[in-house]
Amino acid sequence: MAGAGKSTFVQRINSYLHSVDSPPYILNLDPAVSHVPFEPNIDIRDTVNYKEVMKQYNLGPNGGIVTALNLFTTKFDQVLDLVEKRAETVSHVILDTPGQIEIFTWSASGAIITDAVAASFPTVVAYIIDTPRTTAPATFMSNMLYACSILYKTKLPFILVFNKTDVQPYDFALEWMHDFEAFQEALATHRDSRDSEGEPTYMNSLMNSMSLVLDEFYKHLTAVGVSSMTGDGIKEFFDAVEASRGEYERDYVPELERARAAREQSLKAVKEDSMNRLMKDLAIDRAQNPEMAAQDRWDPDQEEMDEDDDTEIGIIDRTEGPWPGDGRGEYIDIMKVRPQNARDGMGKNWPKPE
Ligand SMILES: Nc1nc2c(ncn2[C@@H]2O[C@H](COP(=O)(O)OP(=O)(O)OP(=O)(O)O)[C@@H](O)[C@H]2O)c(=O)[nH]1
Repeated sequence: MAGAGKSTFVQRINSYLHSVDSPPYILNLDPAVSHVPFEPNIDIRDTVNYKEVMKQYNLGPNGGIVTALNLFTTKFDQVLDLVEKRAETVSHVILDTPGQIEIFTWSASGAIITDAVAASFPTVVAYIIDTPRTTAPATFMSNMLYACSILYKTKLPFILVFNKTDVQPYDFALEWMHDFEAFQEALATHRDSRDSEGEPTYMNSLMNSMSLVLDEFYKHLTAVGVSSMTGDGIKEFFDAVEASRGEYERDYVPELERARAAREQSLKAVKEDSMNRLMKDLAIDRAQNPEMAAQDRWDPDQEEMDEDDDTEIGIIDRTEGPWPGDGRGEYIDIMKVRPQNARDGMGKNWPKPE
């Protein structure tokens, strides 16, 4: 939720973890953010120049963020390597995502990043809610539907973080989540709930029915109230994170293993099928054209010529050493890395999007 206080929240949990002598490892995945109130260990902005991406691909702000994220995702194995190197000494890794949640949740790169992280480490999603701006039943419900879509997409342990409780306590939200009738009553009494003839509006009836569906969803998540401004509730947030670790191991890992085994099985079947068909076609081809078949031999010299000479571009761990130029990282200005004779107009390592 844009403006919900996501960056302030990350800063707050960052300082809390520092105060208990357990500094986190932070990744900023928002290429468009102009200022972050914390020092990330890995920052997407060091790797992809969002403004140049917009210019190069002729994109608007949202398209620019998605494309920058896609480019960064092609290097995400390097990011995971850096995080894994720190896994022994760091107890928490924080990923701050772009503010427009649909960009991260519903983009291919968002899913790749989430799946890659969740396959390697116990992972929990924290969904930050602007509590003062969620007191109207319709806004509350649309927020819950968003959260619900993310929960079902990621299938990860999920914490609803009601932020800004210094301005607005979150007990109304807890009540609506636990008492279905209380929410319906709030819906019925809220202004705009009835049309000019005193009948419930279409929107009101729709929300009434949907609140039944959400009742099931509430069972699968934890809610905490925090103030990123004062630090209130942050300890309770970390208690919820700890509890989610157990949930991850109990529910997510077996599901992950099952999905992985099923994927491998179906991939193996597809590979075997294609290989059988290829061998059959090849045998027919060779029988029909013995002269061509005799010339069609593996040439070791050719293989040497074809070897890939792409230079690897490194992801930067800001905390590992001075930057740039120490050999560990390189700022990628996609304008400058364009090869002299590039026909596709893009940098040497970046794939061109569809
Ligand atoms: N009173 C109060 N204000 C808060 C709290 N958390 C954040 N804010 C304020 O809310 C505003 C938005 O905070 P940000 O952290 O920039 O929000 P964001 O979600 O990162 O914003 P985007 O980058 O637009 O997505 C700022 O003015 C913060 O000072 C809080 O707990 N209490």
